[in-house]
Amino acid sequence: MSDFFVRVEGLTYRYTNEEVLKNISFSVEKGKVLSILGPNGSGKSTLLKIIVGILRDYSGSVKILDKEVKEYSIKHLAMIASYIPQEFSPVFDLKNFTIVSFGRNPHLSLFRGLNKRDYEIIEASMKSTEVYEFRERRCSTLSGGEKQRVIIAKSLAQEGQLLLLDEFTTHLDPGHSQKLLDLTLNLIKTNNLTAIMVAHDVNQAIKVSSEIMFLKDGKIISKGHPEEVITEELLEKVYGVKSKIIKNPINGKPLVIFH
Ligand SMILES: Nc1ncnc2c1ncn2[C@@H]1O[C@H](COP(=O)(O)OP(=O)(O)OP(=O)(O)O)[C@@H](O)[C@H]1O
Repeated sequence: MSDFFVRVEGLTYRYTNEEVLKNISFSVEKGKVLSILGPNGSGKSTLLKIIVGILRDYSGSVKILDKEVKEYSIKHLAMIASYIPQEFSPVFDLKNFTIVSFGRNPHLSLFRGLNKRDYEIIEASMKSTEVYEFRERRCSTLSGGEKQRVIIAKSLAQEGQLLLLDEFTTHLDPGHSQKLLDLTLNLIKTNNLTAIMVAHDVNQAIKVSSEIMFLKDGKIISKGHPEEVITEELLEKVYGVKSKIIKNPINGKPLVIFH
């Protein structure tokens, strides 16, 4: 078995006639955090949806743990990968405990409902994301940031080893965004998870990522360690705007200031 958790080779995807992803190849090692950046419409969310098995009519190869995504059952894939969307709005206004308990569904069967261990996992997930106090409340009564923490608790209860995060802090204020990001990174480290994050905040991506990958018009423009790939030329090529890169006085990493 290879050291790669996710391996994409020659991936092409089209919703209609036009190709949204054009023959892209990359891989993510176990325990690493890859951030995917790029302009609106460059194919970032589409890529995540393919990796998590929502879009299966792709051509090329997308493997998780050396097995083609298309060949996994939805249930088996859900045991491995947790998808956290930009915004979480459940169809029914359920209690938060119930929502988090759905994370255990891939592990249940017709003959096995929630057992003591499942309840322990749900409780621990809610405690580590600091939403246990909201367990009896309905989801609609929570703030945006609290809701996102509930969906992360559900993902943790799922016990997947791969987190796929789609701009999951976009709607949060800087305080909540920072706190949720720190919490998620801590969980990734503690549980040795692998993560792929779609992001727009370049500086946040520099701070949290093992690697950054830039997509534009469905193609990979650059991929590598943040310090290596982030240049003023590259940012202008990707986003069409000028920037200045200075040294971040807090962590010594590159800090991008857009003109
Ligand atoms: N269901 C769909 N049917 C047809 N076209 C779609 C569909 N979903 C996305 N697209 C198109 O595919 C392209 C890539 O969309 P995608 O959502 O992957 O981009 P993105 O990089 O995540 O964008 P953003 O930064 O705006 O979230 C866009 O041109 C979009 O209009």
